[in-house]
Amino acid sequence: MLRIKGLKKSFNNDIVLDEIDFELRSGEITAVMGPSGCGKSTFIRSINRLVEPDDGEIFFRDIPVHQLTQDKLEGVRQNIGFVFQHFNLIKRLDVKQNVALGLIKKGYSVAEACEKAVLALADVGLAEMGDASVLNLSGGEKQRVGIARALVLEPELILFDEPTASLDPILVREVLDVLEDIVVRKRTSMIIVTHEVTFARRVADQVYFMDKGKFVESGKPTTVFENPGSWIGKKYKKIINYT
Ligand SMILES: Nc1ncnc2c1ncn2[C@@H]1O[C@H](COP(=O)(O)OP(=O)(O)OP(=O)(O)O)[C@@H](O)[C@H]1O
Repeated sequence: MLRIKGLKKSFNNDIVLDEIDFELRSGEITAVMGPSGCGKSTFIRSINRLVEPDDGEIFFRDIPVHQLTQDKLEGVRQNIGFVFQHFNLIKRLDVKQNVALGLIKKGYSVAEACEKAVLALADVGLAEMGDASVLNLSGGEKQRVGIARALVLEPELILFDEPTASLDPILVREVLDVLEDIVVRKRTSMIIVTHEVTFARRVADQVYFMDKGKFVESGKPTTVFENPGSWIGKKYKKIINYT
């Protein structure tokens, strides 16, 4: 469903993505892992062009995303959900309105959108919180709203940019449990940038390790964590053995 070839991005002459190739099959959950600053966020943000790549091809369901004009790109983004590290909720809207907004933009009536929003909130365990102000939520709850906002559009692909990076360990657990439950129940295709080794090992179908703007190893979790070929895989194996 997603094919990326030769993806390149530099910031201030520093190469951040160095001719990256990547593939995702329908229904697959892929974790992207690697050291801080290696380019993971830039990679995932390039897929729906929140970051504009310098070069390369991105085909989503055979649509050449890299060539789309801005208005056509908006149409494709309706089908590719995005969950941000820092939630990106709209503070003046309540929880339900934050989730419903994408549907209203898509042409749903406010009543229909709010009805669907409540169902999506139930999916992340926040059915009772629709009328709450987002200002009063914990970080874990904010991220669960962020996930509901992506789910409500029923996208074919959801991109997660380090969804637990802003959270303390207890809230990390809360969000990962919700994510794992959604993976099991919905089987929506997902790419998840994460530092959570145990989660990736348990949930992902494929894992890609990135270093200095390149993927240096990829494969099934059982292979890349238990019999790694890259230095990154060997580090993660040590972490797994330690925990
Ligand atoms: N908009 C930008 N302008 C300039 N440099 C940037 C920009 N975005 C990212 N970078 C740089 O690109 C490099 C890769 O950043 P990126 O956020 O993609 O890494 P990452 O692997 O996601 O890191 P982390 O795990 O710490 O979030 C870093 O050196 C970062 O400073």
